[in-house]
Amino acid sequence: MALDGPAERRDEAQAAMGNGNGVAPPPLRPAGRPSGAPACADRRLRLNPNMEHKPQDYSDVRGEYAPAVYSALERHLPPSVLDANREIKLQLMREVLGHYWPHGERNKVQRHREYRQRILNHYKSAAGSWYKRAQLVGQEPLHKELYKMRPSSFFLPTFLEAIRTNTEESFRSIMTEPVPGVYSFAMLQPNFCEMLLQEVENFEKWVHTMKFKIMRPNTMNKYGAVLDDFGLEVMLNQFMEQFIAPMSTVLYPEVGGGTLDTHHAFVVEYGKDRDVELGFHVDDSEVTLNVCLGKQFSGGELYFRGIRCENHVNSETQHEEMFDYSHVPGRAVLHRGRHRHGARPTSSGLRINLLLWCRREMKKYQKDFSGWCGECKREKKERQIHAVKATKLAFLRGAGGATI
Ligand SMILES: O=C(O)CCC(=O)C(=O)O
Ligand SMILES: [Fe+2]
Repeated sequence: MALDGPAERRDEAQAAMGNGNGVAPPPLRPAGRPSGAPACADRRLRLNPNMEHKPQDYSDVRGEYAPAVYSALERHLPPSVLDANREIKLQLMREVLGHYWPHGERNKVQRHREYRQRILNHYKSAAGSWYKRAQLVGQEPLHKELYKMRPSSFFLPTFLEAIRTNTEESFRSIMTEPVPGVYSFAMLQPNFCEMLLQEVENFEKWVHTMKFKIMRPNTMNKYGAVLDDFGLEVMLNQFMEQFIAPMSTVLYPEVGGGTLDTHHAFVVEYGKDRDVELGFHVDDSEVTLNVCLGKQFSGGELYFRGIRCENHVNSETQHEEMFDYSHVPGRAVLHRGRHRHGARPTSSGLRINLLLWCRREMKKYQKDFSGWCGECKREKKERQIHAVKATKLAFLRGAGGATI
């Protein structure tokens, strides 16, 4: 019953901002000495972290790794470097982490970083310190209020109340769960959706005027934009940490829903002169939030086909795993990245959705998938049934033998 062809893995188009799923990092290697670092005999990382050491704050460090990675790695630095200044430690850690990437990947990340910086230098976010510097050449964001988290103007009161209460019961009270692991709930204020749509349009017009080549959100879309690229990254990180993580902590603990630390945020655009549909795929995320922003459209339903690990990504769909969802503006769908899905053709109008791929950069490579992969679970059940049958048979044979 696998009706949809092989499920593609949906990646970011231009740059993987961290280790891709399932790629085990090479072991830590000693790094070369950063210029200006104190000369010391032993420059090797400590195998065991120094838990008494309080790492510095790296929350302002943007780019290839999440700030949490630097804080964790600092505890592994050689004792002689621990008290060096922050820049020296940061430089050393960047060199260490540099060994983790294949060369091509590093170039891609570098190119993406330059691309984002070029945009940020011109398209001025209300929150940036480069705001004044760029005033003459750039374009104002249309809605500066979007660049700072303002919960009461972004979210519906029902949603905010559930998050404030912060219990599984309060989350479930505003949600439906039509198939296991897919949740739907009313989330965003209509005015926020409208403002975000206008901001994206403003950004795209500006890109067009500047004749910039825009990087699309990922490998499967020709339209849409990465929100993190034009100044919304900080706000969207708070969006994830304060408003998605509380839910994913209780709903998806087995895929690291409690330790999300990076995100990739973008909008996708479907309709005439845009993308039409989206093929069968899994996301490059632990947890995905998908919210329809508008406008008016027909079609574009999401279809779900069960959760699968890497080994079973193309295995058959069971009947009870099939589910179709019709988008409603302001309403969110929350699912695991590994929940196979696609989007049917948007047959008229224009549909724009906000996607937040939430990830765990500090991923522990999970070997036991049997807890969440639908096919692993089915195989395990089959093995158990088989074992029970074999035991019964052996018992009956034994009993039969005794009566003869
Ligand atoms: O169009 C949609 O709603 C689905 C989008 C999606 O699954 C994705 O961007 O990964
Ligand atoms: Fe997706």
